[in-house]
Amino acid sequence: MIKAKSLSRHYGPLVAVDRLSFEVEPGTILGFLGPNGAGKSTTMKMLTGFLEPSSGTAEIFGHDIRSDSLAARRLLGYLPEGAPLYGELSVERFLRFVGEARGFRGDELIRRVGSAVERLSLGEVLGQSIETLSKGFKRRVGIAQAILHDPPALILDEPTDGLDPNQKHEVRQLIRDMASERIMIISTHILEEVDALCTRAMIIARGRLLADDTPTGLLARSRYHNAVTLVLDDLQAAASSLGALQESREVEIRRGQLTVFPSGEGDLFEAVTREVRAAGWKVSQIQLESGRLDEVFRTVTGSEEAA
Ligand SMILES: Nc1ncnc2c1ncn2[C@@H]1O[C@H](COP(=O)(O)OP(=O)(O)OP(=O)(O)O)[C@@H](O)[C@H]1O
Repeated sequence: MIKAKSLSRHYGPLVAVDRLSFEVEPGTILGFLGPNGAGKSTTMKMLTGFLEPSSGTAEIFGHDIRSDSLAARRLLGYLPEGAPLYGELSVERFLRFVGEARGFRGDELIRRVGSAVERLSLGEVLGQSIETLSKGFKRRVGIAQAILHDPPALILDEPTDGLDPNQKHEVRQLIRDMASERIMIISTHILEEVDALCTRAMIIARGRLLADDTPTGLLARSRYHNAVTLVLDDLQAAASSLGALQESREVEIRRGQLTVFPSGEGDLFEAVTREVRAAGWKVSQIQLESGRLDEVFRTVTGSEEAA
């Protein structure tokens, strides 16, 4: 497992990462969420041995990143933010170079490169120089170099950033495929990514850990959790009669939608649909909400007490 123990990094007076402690087990896709400058990349650079912690440490499957750095790094694959690669090299040359740096030679090297190429569908661009590739292909090359040595833990810094929707979908599918039995840590500020991909999410801001939960657990913190949202013809009339239900705590009208929040008594959805039928309003949409991650994110990152 990966264990961060009070991991901190200062840049002069700035505390970029502030005593982060967490543990991650194999089989987890951990989403590292936070606003710009939260400390996500700094944390990933420390875990992967690219940056010395100012204090604290971490263990990668029992190997300390400070005292046993080489052994720790052997067990990790890392996709840095923006995937800086040697642009003038062809994809094949670059992957061979990385493979050699990882200590592979001869048939083993050919096998490793071949299998990463196949996994990331890089066959058609093997001879092309990296700088001439599309963003999506560059990212795939970045992931290929991270998995070349088949590490049990992968740390991917904003793997889908800047990709078009199709490429995002592809990279997410790749991450899912690689996740079983591995530890995957991905940083993102795309909330839908956490919902679509992650089994666990940590929200950090100003270097501090503010929430650590499953996506479902985070959604349950939303004030919209179990609320009922409707789009209907007579918003005001519906707001006042639905607001009077004992199953409702309050109502809100926003952007042409009416949301009814549960009081905790009875079944709100059933009560609302009963009322809709009785009143004969014309409803074009009705939805029982699981919660809104963007609202949880804003609440958590806006107030440090939210942890
Ligand atoms: N080399 C550096 N020197 C000084 N300050 C730095 C350096 N690297 C990062 N920082 C600062 O540390 C803080 C954390 O940065 P970091 O890149 O880890 O955040 P992040 O969560 O990855 O942000 P983003 O989502 O924008 O990539 C920021 O305030 C950043 O400006």
